[in-house]
Amino acid sequence: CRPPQSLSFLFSFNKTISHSTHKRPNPKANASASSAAKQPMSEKARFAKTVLFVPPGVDPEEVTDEMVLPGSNIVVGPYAGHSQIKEVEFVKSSSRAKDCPKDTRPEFAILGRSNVGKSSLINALVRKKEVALTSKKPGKTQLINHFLVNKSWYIVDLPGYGFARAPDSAKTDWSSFTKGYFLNRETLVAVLLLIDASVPPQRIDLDCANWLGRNNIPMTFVFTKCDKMKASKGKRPDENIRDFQELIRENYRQHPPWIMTSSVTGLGRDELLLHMSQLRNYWDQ
Ligand SMILES: Nc1nc2c(ncn2[C@@H]2O[C@H](COP(=O)(O)OP(=O)(O)OP(=O)(O)O)[C@@H](O)[C@H]2O)c(=O)[nH]1
Ligand SMILES: [Mg+2]
Repeated sequence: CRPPQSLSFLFSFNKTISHSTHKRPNPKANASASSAAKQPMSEKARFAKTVLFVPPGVDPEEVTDEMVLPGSNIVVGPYAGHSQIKEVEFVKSSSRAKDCPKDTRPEFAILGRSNVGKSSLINALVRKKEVALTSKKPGKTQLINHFLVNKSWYIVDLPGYGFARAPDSAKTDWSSFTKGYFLNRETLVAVLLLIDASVPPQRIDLDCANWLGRNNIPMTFVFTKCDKMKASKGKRPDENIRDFQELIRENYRQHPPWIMTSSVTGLGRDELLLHMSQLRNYWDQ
């Protein structure tokens, strides 16, 4: 069992691969690169290529386009393995970090603003409608909910932050409550920080990401509601995501892994599970 920051080197020191310096050993990829060079790369492609997450066991020089999960900056490496969820059981709700299950199995924490789609994402990942609701107790937001997956790892549902009606009190509770969990949970592999892609970047999400970053807690940005592509007002999800990335880039030398998802269409579901499998298997070895 490793300390909670064990994977943090991946998130701090993985090399940046820019489109222009990236070597492609694959001749097919070279051909597409040269044809792409004739045409200006699309804004979206340039955005997707800016910074990749290169997992353990992958030489950054060997990365090809095919190794990058669609709708993400995540490279798939040799630790990726069985990722489908066969069974999930609710284990317990804890009101303090020290009440969490005493266990050596790895876990992923789901974090994000209230209404960002945490419960929906959990239900989409496990392909059940009611899973994340089984522990939902109205009015009790200060609970850490452990779900055991395939008897081998946990998904942990955390209270949402940034409640519209009580922002100050929710913020205070959140920080004191989560500090204990994030800083002391030895089996925490990574935090999935959910960001609503249908709205512009929110200060509270950036603050949260920065807090995790400062404390060397590995995180993956999971952009939710990416199906909301019609922009009647405001920007499209891909534009909001790009804006968010730009703000994050100011504070991070390397960009953490990120992925686009939709609980409505299932976008990113299998890709996210594969990403989680490679983090978990590396942590577990
Ligand atoms: N279009 C769309 N709507 C979504 C998606 N995910 C969640 N929603 C909607 O967003 C609302 C909030 O979703 P929840 O999953 O309850 O959000 P939550 O983060 O668990 O919220 P709290 O439990 O209040 O912290 C619901 O109306 C969902 O139907 C998505 O991927 N696309
Ligand atoms: Mg919820």
